[in-house]
Amino acid sequence: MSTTGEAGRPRTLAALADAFGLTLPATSDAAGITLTGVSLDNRTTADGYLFAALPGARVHGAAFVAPAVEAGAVAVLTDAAGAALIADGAEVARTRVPVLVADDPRLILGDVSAWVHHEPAEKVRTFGVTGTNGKTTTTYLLEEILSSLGGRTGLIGTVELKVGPDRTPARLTTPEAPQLHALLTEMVAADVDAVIMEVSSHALALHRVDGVVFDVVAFTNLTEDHLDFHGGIDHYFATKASLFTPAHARRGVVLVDDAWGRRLAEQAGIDIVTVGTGAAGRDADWMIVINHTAADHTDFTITHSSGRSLSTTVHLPGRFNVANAAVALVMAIESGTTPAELNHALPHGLRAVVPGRMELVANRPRCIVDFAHNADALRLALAALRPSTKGRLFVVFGATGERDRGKRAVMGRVAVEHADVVVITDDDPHDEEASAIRAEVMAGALRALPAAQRTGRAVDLFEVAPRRTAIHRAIRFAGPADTVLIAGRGHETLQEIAGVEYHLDDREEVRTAMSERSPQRTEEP
Ligand SMILES: CC(=O)N[C@H]1[C@@H](OP(=O)(O)OP(=O)(O)OC[C@H]2O[C@@H](n3ccc(=O)[nH]c3=O)[C@H](O)[C@@H]2O)O[C@H](CO)[C@@H](O)[C@@H]1O[C@H](C)C(=O)N[C@@H](C)C(=O)N[C@H](CCC(=O)O)C(=O)O
Ligand SMILES: Nc1ncnc2c1ncn2[C@@H]1O[C@H](COP(=O)(O)OP(=O)(O)OP(=O)(O)O)[C@@H](O)[C@H]1O
Repeated sequence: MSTTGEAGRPRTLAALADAFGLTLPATSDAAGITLTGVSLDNRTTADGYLFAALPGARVHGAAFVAPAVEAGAVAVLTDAAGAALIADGAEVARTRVPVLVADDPRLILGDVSAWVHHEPAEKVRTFGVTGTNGKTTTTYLLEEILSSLGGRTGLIGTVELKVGPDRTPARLTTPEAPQLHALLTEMVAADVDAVIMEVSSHALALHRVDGVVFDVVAFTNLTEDHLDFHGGIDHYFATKASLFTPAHARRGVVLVDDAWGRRLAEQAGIDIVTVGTGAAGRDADWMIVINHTAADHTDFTITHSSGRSLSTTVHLPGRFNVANAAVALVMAIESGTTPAELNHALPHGLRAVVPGRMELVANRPRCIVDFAHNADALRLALAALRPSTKGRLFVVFGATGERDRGKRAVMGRVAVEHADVVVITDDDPHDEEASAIRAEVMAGALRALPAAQRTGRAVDLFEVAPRRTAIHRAIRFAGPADTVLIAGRGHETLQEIAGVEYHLDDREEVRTAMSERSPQRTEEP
């Protein structure tokens, strides 16, 4: 990846050491070395790169210095432990490239990457969205808004990386800093003028977005998720909140529909505007009022405390998508657009299709594929579909292996509380025994069953594996007036079982099952 851009000269290693207070090894002829990029993985290292050898959960990156040098690395940035490993082991690498040592290289990696690439984030408008749920959807809606205003947009998130018309599937929600700054450089070169990205809490904790000061950031909500990584909800919240500080952002938009949003609004370290629905909207800067809800769209108005307002439509089911749309609209307004301009640019409202997010894949029965993979998202997705479901509401879902065990039983309970036919199946078991995960989800479902029955609701509960079979059976069993929600995997196309990845695309399975479905036949899953 070229890094010179219009800013001109490549950065030298000597200047890097000077800028970041690092010591160049006296013996190396480092002064003449120029840098073309940065990488923290030998598999993404190219000619002229600085290889950041970081300590990891599984292995120290210093173990990969030799292959990184083979791939073209001209210098290494590491910590003391990494330097010791390099001195002990990779003799070839040690003698061929200079090694710079920092106390905690991850803490400077974002700024180093930005510096090597001539601060690309300063050359575009940057928008960042954080929150447990709604990041992907909000970024797609904001992308639609900014492009309809004439902007040339770039998108970085869970589903894909988009630079103009070019799309690449994403590996992480938020890329590591070296890749992020390289991508921003590519976007600047492609004349992108607005970059919209998802900022995960992992990214904030791991300093992946360091070196970017976003023009506008937004917070959607916080619910229990990723607690295995964060250790507890307070740490999870504090990590999200760190985006709302001058080191990361200039202005913020905070959805105050939950208590975490209200807490963030009180403690944000930057200028923010708040957005709220119903009672939460009365004290907010922008109040959301829903005017009309249909199966596939909602008409709503956002009104500022000054009286300015905007009425539009979001063509995605679910009230939470109104909140996502409102956040995206207010982010655009915070970046200098007016409600009148937005009205003019969006004559038919917001029509973005978000891959695997409340995506309508078939009708009769209506089949929706959604990424809901925690209890709260599952509850909201089912609640969103209930009013427009004339028949029974089915849900096919599982829980991921190796993380957040606590949410499994809660997802089982939520499914029983909100659906009429519950089909528990596999998600991504990873290296865990799939049947054991299903059993934990089932235990939560079974515990909730008596309460559902006491209210007179008949809930059919099934365990079906593998996932493909579960989707096919649910669709065969459903009647034309029923709705089948296939939750948890959204746009994903690979399922990992015991270390092996298999192709599995829920949307594809729905289409196949629909084509095989006999209109008269219904049978039990
Ligand atoms: C917890 C976490 O985020 N871990 C990330 C971290 O792993 P690690 O430091 O433990 O890496 P490691 O495997 O021990 O390797 C150590 C070092 O050696 C390097 N290496 C390793 C192997 C090799 O062959 N060559 C090589 O150079 C690695 O790049 C790394 O720098 O650094 C790796 C290198 O960038 C990441 O790939 C890895 O993300 C893993 C894949 C991951 O799954 N992260 C998820 C949890 C994540 O970040 N998710 C959030 C979204 C969450 C959500 O909202 O759903 C995201 O933003 O994507
Ligand atoms: N504002 C919201 N509040 C609650 N749930 C939401 C909201 N927006 C979307 N959801 C639900 O969460 C699921 C994931 O949505 P989306 O992909 O937009 O969020 P995300 O934050 O990007 O998630 P992830 O980080 O896991 O990729 C959706 O499929 C939907 O079920």
